[in-house]
Amino acid sequence: MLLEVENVSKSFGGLQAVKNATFEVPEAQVTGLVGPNGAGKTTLFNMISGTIRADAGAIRYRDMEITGLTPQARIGRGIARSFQDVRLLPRLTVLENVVVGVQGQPGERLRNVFTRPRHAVRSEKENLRRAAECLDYVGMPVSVHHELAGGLSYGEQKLVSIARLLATGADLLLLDEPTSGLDEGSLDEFRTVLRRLIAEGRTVLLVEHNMLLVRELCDRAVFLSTGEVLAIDTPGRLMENEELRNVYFGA
Ligand SMILES: Nc1ncnc2c1ncn2[C@@H]1O[C@H](COP(=O)(O)OP(=O)(O)OP(=O)(O)O)[C@@H](O)[C@H]1O
Repeated sequence: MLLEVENVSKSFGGLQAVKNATFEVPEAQVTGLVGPNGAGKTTLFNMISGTIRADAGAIRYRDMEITGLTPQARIGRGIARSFQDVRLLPRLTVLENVVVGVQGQPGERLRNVFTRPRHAVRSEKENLRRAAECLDYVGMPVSVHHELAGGLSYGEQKLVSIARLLATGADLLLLDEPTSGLDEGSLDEFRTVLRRLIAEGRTVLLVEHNMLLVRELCDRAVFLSTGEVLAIDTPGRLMENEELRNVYFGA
């Protein structure tokens, strides 16, 4: 199993945001994480990527416990996440923003310290080449590589953030509402990129409110409500379940 979340809990003050959540993310599948607002989806994401610590429970990646690791160490092991708000560096160019992802790869910093300058230059070139490849993958034309990221449309910025994610070389991609705020055109582009990732056998954990997209893209989905896993099933079956529909739309 690529990722296992076992009895994970998290409270903020008196509010228990996640309660004993248990689920698995199988390799080369797309697993959805769905549920009404405030269900605890982002909190779970934060615990998997390491930006917040779980109060209890265990998170395992490739059979190794990662519960106490820093976010950087998790990226090093192959887990990368996107954020709901895009979080590009607006004053850096599009290409530079993606290079940041390449540089986050394991060993990168050590390599710069211990290798001779000539090697460092070569590695810088290699980083740029790889970043350009990732931008090409998400369909960003070369003509925008040297534009400031802050000048792009929201949809384009979201695509660049996916390129940055891919640049980390991660095996497990955690996508937090990647399509929120996108217009129809950008949504189509996004769908194409996601489909391509899926076809290549990447593993994705996807938080998404658009249930039609979840049904289209996810093999299975974990349904979360007020911090608890209520069901794990195919999106189709979850959507047919009247009780869950009431939880989702009644909330
Ligand atoms: N840092 C925090 N401090 C206090 N409460 C928090 C914090 N982060 C989240 N919460 C609360 O925990 C609960 C779960 O929030 P979370 O953002 O994980 O839900 P979500 O399922 O991602 O919601 P949405 O779909 O609206 O993004 C909510 O009640 C939220 O207000």
